[in-house]
Amino acid sequence: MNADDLKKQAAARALELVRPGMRLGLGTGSTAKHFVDLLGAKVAAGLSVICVATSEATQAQALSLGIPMSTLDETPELDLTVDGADEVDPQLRLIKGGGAALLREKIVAAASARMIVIADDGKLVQKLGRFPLPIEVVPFGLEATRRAVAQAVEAAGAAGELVLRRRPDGAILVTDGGHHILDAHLGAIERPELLAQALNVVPGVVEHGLFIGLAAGAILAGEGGLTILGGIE
Ligand SMILES: O=C[C@H](O)[C@H](O)[C@H](O)COP(=O)(O)O
Repeated sequence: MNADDLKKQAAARALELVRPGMRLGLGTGSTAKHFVDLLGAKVAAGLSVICVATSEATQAQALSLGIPMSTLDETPELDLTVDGADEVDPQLRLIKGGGAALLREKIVAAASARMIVIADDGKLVQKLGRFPLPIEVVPFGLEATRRAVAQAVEAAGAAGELVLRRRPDGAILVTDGGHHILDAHLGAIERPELLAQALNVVPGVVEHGLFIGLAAGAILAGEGGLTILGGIE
């Protein structure tokens, strides 16, 4: 079974959590895309839900499938968000933002009664940080912000290169919110909470990809079947 089949299995299990009338947050990325596809088929078959997307890409996908879409302004409280992750640790702390959607993903997750992560089990790590940590920053003052981020990272006991993310064509990546991303290559993050707090107070940092205390559960698909972390029901 390839990684994409595993992602689809995790998405299919998450679909079982959806009940008629639910207000759903729809994640971003290749795993969340499977969930949206499967949800679209259910909606076509008569399921009634209302959804909020975490990115323009997911919004376009959901609309193309005929899924009823709303916004957090119209629907500020959600029942369930299903989203992927770049890393998950056993305490359900996450790194997200590999697809540059971390800001809206975190806002939507925070507005949800439950966030459930779906992923292949290769995303499960004992310590976060092998995946570079995305840090979303405003374009104004980028170099000053980069230096302040480096100091915050150091103060939190971590270290590593901060790389401005570019698109495949070489242009600087611009997020859905009009910001840039610094990818922090930190290796093992010993104290994720401390790092999150340090980054939260850097002027110019809009958001970072450490999701702590947001995920209620995770569905991780592997060759041996599904691994469930936390509570998913
Ligand atoms: O910004 C993107 C998101 O955080 C994604 O959910 C994350 O990168 C995982 O994506 P994928 O399912 O494609 O591995």
